[in-house]
Amino acid sequence: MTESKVHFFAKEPLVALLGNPNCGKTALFNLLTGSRQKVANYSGVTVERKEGNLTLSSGKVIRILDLPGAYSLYPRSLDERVTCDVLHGRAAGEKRPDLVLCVLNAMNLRANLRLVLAAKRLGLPCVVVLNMVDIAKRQGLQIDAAALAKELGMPVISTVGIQAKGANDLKAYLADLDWRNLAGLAQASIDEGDETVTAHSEHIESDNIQVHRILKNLNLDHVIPDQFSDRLDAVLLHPVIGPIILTVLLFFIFQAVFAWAVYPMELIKDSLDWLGGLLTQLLPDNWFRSLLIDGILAGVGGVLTFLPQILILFFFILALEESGYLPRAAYLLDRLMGRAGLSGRSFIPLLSSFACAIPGIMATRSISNARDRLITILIAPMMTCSARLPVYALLISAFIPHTKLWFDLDLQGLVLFALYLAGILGAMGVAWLLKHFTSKQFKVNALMMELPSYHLPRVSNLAISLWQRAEIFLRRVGGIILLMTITLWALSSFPLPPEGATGAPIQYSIAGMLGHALSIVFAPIGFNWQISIALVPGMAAREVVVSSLATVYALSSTGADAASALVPLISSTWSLATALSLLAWFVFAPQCLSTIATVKRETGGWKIPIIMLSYLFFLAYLASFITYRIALFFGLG
Ligand SMILES: Nc1nc2c(ncn2[C@@H]2O[C@H](COP(=O)(O)OP(=O)(O)OP(=O)(O)O)[C@@H](O)[C@H]2O)c(=O)[nH]1
Ligand SMILES: [Mg+2]
Repeated sequence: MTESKVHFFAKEPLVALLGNPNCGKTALFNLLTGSRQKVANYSGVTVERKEGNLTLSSGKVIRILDLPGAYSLYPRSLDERVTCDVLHGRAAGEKRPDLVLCVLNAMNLRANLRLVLAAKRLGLPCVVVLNMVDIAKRQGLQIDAAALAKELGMPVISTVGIQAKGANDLKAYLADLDWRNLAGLAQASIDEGDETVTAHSEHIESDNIQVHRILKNLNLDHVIPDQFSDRLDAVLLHPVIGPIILTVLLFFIFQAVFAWAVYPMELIKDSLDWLGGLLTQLLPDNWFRSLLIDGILAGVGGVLTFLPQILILFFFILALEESGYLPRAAYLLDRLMGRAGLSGRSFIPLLSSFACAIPGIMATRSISNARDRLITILIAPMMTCSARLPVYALLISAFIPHTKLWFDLDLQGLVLFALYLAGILGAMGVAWLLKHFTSKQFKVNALMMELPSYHLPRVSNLAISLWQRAEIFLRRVGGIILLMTITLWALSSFPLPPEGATGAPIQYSIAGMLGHALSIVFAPIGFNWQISIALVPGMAAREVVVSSLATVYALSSTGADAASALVPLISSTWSLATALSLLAWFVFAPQCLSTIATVKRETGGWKIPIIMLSYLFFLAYLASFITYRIALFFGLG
């Protein structure tokens, strides 16, 4: 039986942004709608449709859809399919667009115009948006928009996606449009909805001839080399120098995460200590004071201290994303990844997973090969997400001395680098194993990836994106982390200890009992009952492990400065073997619940998330066991 649904579509006109990847659709979408969707200098940034509203100067409201970039209307990957489904009116709960804005990168007309010709065949009203005219002008490329409009038989409007007023002409055009009668902008429909290979290949040749003719008529058929990018690439993509620069760069980032964060972290810690002291003085010693100080201040405050480190890491990730270096790094690592059975295509989804596995897993939609995509999803949680950074940073500050090594290298930064590397190597190992299990005639396709021009990241954009990151983190701190901390505080405080009990009250609480039970499972890898408790709420979000440890230990001690006392407390009560084992655990530890939900949604069932959970648990346990036993062997117990 087929399901029948009735959709009630909004009455406002729907306008879709269509274009090749990285031509600036999202930048324009943000300008038109005032949204803040992710813009970055590589292909495949947008992987789902996003909607926003634009109020025209006439007062009319139109709905705008940002779509994933597409090379053709014959979809080869999931993100391209999203775009095609919208254009053909097959997207769930969405009507067919009333108008298509075909966005062109002025610097790459040859490839971009082919998509315009394909869009024409859709039979939908179409307007061409010539974006990046600022770069074209700078490079001395003269594009006659009126002549292009005549060649294409469609209106052409120039825009600059990165300037505040860059879409004003487009807005003015949309305001003057007769929205009740758009049919004049539509071309005769030739093969609406025909996505077959034959139909596609029939058009390729005729489109190529037509594009060639248009460019010749516009006197644009000569290629203008991007000298700046070419010169930089001669060094950055050099077979020997390139990988060295990449390694040094990554090294530098991890050093900076520790070195630059020292003062802001101190500041946050001092403020929290001051607040803790103040509350202790002001409030009577009761359960409410315990909730505020041992629960919220110790737990949530403990996580908050790591904000500077997270922002420093994001500063570098964002700057790299905007500069255009990322696809180059993918190119440099392609051969290496090929050995593990992955293609360079997986690089960007995996790199995004350093921020959080969720956008990383979403980004795999741009991988056309289904098997490659699945393997990338399976290994993405091993990339160290930013939520794990506080856990690493806590353990490193407690157990790794702040020693300077050669070239002023800091041992703490080096250990952090090693932990990230361990995750990457683990992921490559699993990918290699999966390659042997999944297919006998395995073949890695050569990497076909566009190398965008280099851009100097704009400081204002960087600042806004960093602010957004801080907001996301603070929302987590004030949301899930606060909630889990209060829950854990309650579970650790009640029931109250029996009359005449001698141990710390937490020992008699629900959490205490649960921790003791769990520590039977975790004792062989050196985890005590406090760590065992913290791992459970840590499933909700990794940072919760830090806040949980802080709460559990704060409840076991009596100090006003509980928020900052965690480092000396754990460094004096845990053995180095335990700390190393916990670090090893977190390199592989099963992903958080929201990642599991994303994997379920993206793979369409419970099978993959369950496989993922089990193998990560097994790996984490194994890694911790080996680490713990080796550390004991060397007398670090
Ligand atoms: N100089 C210049 N840069 C632009 C312009 N429009 C966009 N950009 C930059 O081009 C890059 C790509 O922009 P996006 O908006 O992410 O491109 P997209 O078409 O949405 O890309 P996908 O989502 O991957 O399909 C970013 O680095 C933008 O800052 C423009 O008009 N001029
Ligand atoms: Mg985009």
